[in-house]
Amino acid sequence: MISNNRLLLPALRNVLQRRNQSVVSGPPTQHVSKAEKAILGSIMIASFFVIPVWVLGHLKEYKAPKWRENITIKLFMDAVPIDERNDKRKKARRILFSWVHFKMPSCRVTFVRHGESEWNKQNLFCGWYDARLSEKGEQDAREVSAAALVKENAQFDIAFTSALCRANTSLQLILETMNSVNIPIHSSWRLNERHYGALTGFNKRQMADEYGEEQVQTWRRSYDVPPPPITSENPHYESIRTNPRFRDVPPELFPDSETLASTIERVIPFWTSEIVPLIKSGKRILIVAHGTSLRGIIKHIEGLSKEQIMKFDVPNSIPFTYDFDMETMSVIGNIRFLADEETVLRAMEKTRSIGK
Ligand SMILES: O=C(O)[C@H](O)COP(=O)(O)O
Repeated sequence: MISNNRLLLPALRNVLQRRNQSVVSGPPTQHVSKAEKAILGSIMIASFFVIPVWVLGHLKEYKAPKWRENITIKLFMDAVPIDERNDKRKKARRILFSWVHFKMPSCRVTFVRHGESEWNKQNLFCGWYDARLSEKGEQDAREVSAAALVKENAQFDIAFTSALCRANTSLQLILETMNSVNIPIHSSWRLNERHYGALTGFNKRQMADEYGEEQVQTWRRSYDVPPPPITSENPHYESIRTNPRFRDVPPELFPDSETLASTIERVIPFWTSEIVPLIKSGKRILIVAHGTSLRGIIKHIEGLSKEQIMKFDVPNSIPFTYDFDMETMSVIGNIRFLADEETVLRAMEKTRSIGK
């Protein structure tokens, strides 16, 4: 036992000494100056923070490409009167809101304004007249609307459209191109274009030459100045009144002329009672409708003022989306057009202009 200890102890001491030697550092062989220490130290600290700070700073772009933010700002800068532009608080609240919602369960709704109609092509006031799509309108439904949705990998559970054939055909062509013809489709007159009253069938340019551009733009874009009501003297009165597609319109609600304000009065109850419950249940919805009914919905979703929505134009055929928090129905982020900024702005300008 004793002899064993004699043999083991020195060996053990040796091992411990060697181990200690490997962990205890010796005196520095190279001198590191204070400046070098400071520089290396700050590089080390910075490298800890650089990735998390970059991610936080670009959080919004994880949900949307940068141009989306830009285009929304541009659209609103165009739409918002100069004295309201300084309301930075609203914007800050919105950004904060989208950060808070980053991980919330959300549901996307996709909107498309129908493609060019035969009457758009001829630059005629159309409203409730049931104009068909032009060849270009049909082509754009496939090659602009559906193509953008396919590229986005969009899938839909249900679709809504108006009672007018230009929106119905656009939707049909989009779904055919996307191989999604089996989803349920609901058509409602409540999503119709605003009724253009006595202007129906008249050329927009000729009316501007006769009554002045200001008057025509007031009829087209004012919030609540109605065009004169249509009467039986208008050659299209009968075809509108007797269109079987409008059989569900209660007689007391059948309009003779509409403004954006009165269109909103029929669209928003439909949005709230028929569409919102489906968004809340997580259904992926496609809505193909018209310039004025979509502007009404955008005003409602965005909480825009009359002045703001009057300056906002919805381009034909380019899909756009909104994401909603499924519980609170508040919008997450901004409107997102599925096309590049230049194309969208050009198309908006075309919609706005009175034409030649
Ligand atoms: O009904 C129409 O004439 C158009 O669909 C919308 O025209 P607007 O851009 O002149 O309102």
